[in-house]
Amino acid sequence: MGSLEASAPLGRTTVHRLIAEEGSVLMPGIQDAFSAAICAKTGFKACFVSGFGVSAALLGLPDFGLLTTTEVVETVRRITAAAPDLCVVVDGDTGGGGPLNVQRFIKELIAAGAKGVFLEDQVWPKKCGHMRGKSVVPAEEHALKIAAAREAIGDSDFFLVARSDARAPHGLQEAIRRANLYREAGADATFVEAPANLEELKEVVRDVKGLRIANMIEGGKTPLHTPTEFKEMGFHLIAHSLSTIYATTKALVDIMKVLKDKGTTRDDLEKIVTFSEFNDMISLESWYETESKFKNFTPKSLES
Ligand SMILES: C[C@](O)(C(=O)O)[C@H](CC(=O)O)C(=O)O
Ligand SMILES: [Mg+2]
Repeated sequence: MGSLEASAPLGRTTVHRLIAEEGSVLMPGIQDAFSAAICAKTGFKACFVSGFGVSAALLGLPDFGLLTTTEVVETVRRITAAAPDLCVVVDGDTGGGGPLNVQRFIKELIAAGAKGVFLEDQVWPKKCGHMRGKSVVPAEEHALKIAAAREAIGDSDFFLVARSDARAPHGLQEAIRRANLYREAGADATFVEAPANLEELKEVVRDVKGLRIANMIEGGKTPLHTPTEFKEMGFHLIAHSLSTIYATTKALVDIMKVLKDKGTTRDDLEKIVTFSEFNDMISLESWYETESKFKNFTPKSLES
């Protein structure tokens, strides 16, 4: 990596601070402004903007390399506006091209209020990490993107995660080798995607240096664990990437079926929130307060 080699200064970002406070930070996956707002209201400090979830919610498409970086940045802007206190970490897929595209993408994410990104070493168009048919670019090519991202971050409060998808095509040891290489190139933390069992998770902890990420996918390849279990094992950031899009899907399917079968929800009201529960979730009262502040406002010169 020559002169591009950089080491990430420790402890200077919001994500570093949360890791120091909690040991292992759970980030629910979210996909839009409303799921972000609910995440914050529930008391979470961080969230993960899932590419899988955004592809589904925004486009109605699978996580198959169809989502563009422009669409991701626009979504992130809405998310940070809706949940300004949430630490928003974004799935950046492969970063939108080569090192220069990565730099532009990173700067736009920072301007959009994000606090971190995941960048993965798949060939574009990528696939969801738990789908078949993945391939990866040469490790050096991704290391360059990580170095470029590090340079674009500069002094910003922004956490860089390098992900390797090499486990499926080349085996766990190659994914581990890559994670360590990406760390040398400037990643704050690394994410070996889709370890297949507890032994593989432990191998990642043993062989990957620095801060580590685990990703919990219901029905995916990696066994589900709690943040406390992960903390003991040696993982620092836990993404629960798809729980909310899966729950949303179930709720949508259920209520659509009720409407299709019965034409009314009157016997199934327990399946949905009430008008007032919804208004709480969307912070309606704060808008009434703002409205009343301006209702009787008269500029001084017009006062009689
Ligand atoms: C984390 C992930 O990148 C995402 O987009 O949420 C996906 C989720 C999944 O595979 O189910 C991934 O792991 O590729
Ligand atoms: Mg993804």
